[in-house]
Formats: sequence, structure tokens, C-alpha cells
Amino acid sequence: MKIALIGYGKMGKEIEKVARSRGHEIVCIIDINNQDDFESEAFKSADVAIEFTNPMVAYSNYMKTFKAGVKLVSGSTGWMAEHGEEIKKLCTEGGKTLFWSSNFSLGVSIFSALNKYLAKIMNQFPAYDVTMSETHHIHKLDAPSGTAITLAEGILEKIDRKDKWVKGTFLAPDGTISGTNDCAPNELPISSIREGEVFGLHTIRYESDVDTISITHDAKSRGGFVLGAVLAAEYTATHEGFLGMSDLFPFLND
Ligand SMILES: NC(=O)C1=CN([C@@H]2O[C@H](COP(=O)(O)OP(=O)(O)OC[C@H]3O[C@@H](n4cnc5c(N)ncnc54)[C@H](OP(=O)(O)O)[C@@H]3O)[C@@H](O)[C@H]2O)C=CC1
Ligand SMILES: O=C(O)C1=N[C@H](C(=O)O)C[C@H](O)C1
Repeated sequence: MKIALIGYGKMGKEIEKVARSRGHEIVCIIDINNQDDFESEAFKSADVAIEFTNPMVAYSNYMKTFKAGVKLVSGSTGWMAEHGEEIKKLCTEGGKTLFWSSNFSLGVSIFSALNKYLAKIMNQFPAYDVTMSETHHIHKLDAPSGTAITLAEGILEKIDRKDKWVKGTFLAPDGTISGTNDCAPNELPISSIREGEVFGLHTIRYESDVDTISITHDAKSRGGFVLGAVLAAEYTATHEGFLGMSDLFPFLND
């Protein structure tokens, strides 16, 4: 399969290696300095483009890719709140194709299913209050992480006494703490920590007066995200519309 890469940073470089090792050809690499290549024949020849950039440029990369008539896989986070509905509509009604996930790893897909199952149980036990925390490397631009937002949406779907997530405390790389986890009973706070080179650590914690139940996913490397993105590209080559992990791993559907 012919793959174009958009964004050649930490994820883009690892995706290139895994895609080649699975027999794919990288026909074009677009970074910040060669934006004209969206119009190149090499880019247009790709079966799928894989995009990992940042929250500020992801939307415009999607529009340029759609214009070039190329299917897209993207893991960029932090753009959904502003452009999510428009992009979904372009895919469900406008003939475009985007496979998007806040987290491409199989482990987080399993964790996500476990999260929803636990939340369904906890809906019956109001003595437990729920909070979430996520830790990532100091280079990360968005907070809370896209994964944390997706996990929070899974909890809100299942727990009637919670109807919105809110930003909790933020521990910055320089050690300063801002924000608060004090919130209304209907709110789910997500606290964020930025330290070192942490690949991605997500914990969901249910606390009563007498005990705590918590579940954690701890990424040991970017390997899971990278393989998942390439598997998603292989899937996207033969599918259309707005696609996600529940299409790739149907066991996630409850
Ligand atoms: N869904 C998932 O499973 C995962 C998602 N992510 C998300 O993916 C995104 C990228 O992560 P990561 O690779 O670690 O980040 P990096 O910062 O390492 O890489 C992003 C790259 O995109 C480049 N870039 C900036 N603007 C443009 C542009 N307009 N067009 C093309 N390239 C551009 C940057 O160049 P320069 O450095 O010169 O600005 C940089 O090389 C983030 O949003 C992150 O949250 C990350 C891991 C897993
Ligand atoms: O920026 C990262 O590194 C990651 N971003 C994604 C997110 O925002 O959830 C996925 C993963 O946790 C790594």
C-alpha cells in the first residue's frame, strides 16, 4: 500500500519504520516546510495519509488532504472541540474518509472497554466518586489528553450522576500547580501532569469513605500507538466514512 506521512516528529518517524517493515511504501512526507506537497502527484498517489501533528494545524491538514482526494488516518488530539462536528459531517455526508482515534493502542482499546464496564457497575453505587488523572511528557501541547477526554466520555455515558468532565489540577513541567479538583457532584475532574518523557499514563479512580478502586493504563513506549495507526491505515484503505477503533476492534462495541 502507498502511504503519505503528514507530520514527521516522534510519531511520524516511528510510523515510517513500522509501515516499511509491514511492506508499505512511503510515497510522500509532509512536514512544516513543504506544505506545497499536498498538491503533488506523489501525495495524491497515496492510498492513505497518516497525520500526527498538533492541535493547531490538524484541521487545516485534514482539509488539504480531503481536497487532494486522499483518505486519512489521524491521531492528532486537541482539535475535536472546535472542529469535530464539521469533520464528522464531511465524512458521514460529504464522501470524505477519516479514521481518527485519541489513542491507537490495542491496550487502551481494552482499557476503554474495561472503563465503560466499571462505570456501568458504578452507576449503581453513588457512595463512590470518580476522578481521572493523566501524565504525559513535557512536550505535550494539549491538556487533558485526548485519551482522557475519550475515557471521560465513556464514563459520562454510563454514570447518570455525572454529566460533564472538567479540567482539574495541572502540574506543569516546572513544578507549579494550577487549577483545582474541587467540583460540583455532577462533574468529573481530570487532572493533568507534565513530567519527563512519560509516554502516556491514565488512571481512573473511584473513591468511597472506606476504600478506593482504581484502574490504570501505562504505555511503556510509543509502540502500541504506532502499530495501531498502521493497522488503522490498512483498514482505511478498504473502508469509507468516519472510522474509529470500534470499527477496527469490534469487541469494543457494547
Ligand atoms: N492517537 C494516538 O494514539 C496518539 C496521538 N498523539 C498525538 O499526535 C500528535 C503528534 O504527536 P508527536 O508525534 O508526539 O508530536 P511531535 O511534536 O513530535 O511531531 C509533530 C510534527 O508535526 C510537525 N508539524 C507542525 N506543523 C505541521 C504542519 N502544518 N504540517 C505538517 N507537519 C507539521 C512538527 O514540526 P515542528 O516540530 O517543526 O513544529 C513535528 O515534526 C499530538 O497531537 C499528540 O497528542 C501522539 C501519540 C499517540
Ligand atoms: O501526546 C502524546 O504523546 C499522546 N497523545 C495522545 C493523547 O492525547 O491522549 C495519546 C497518547 O496518550 C500519547
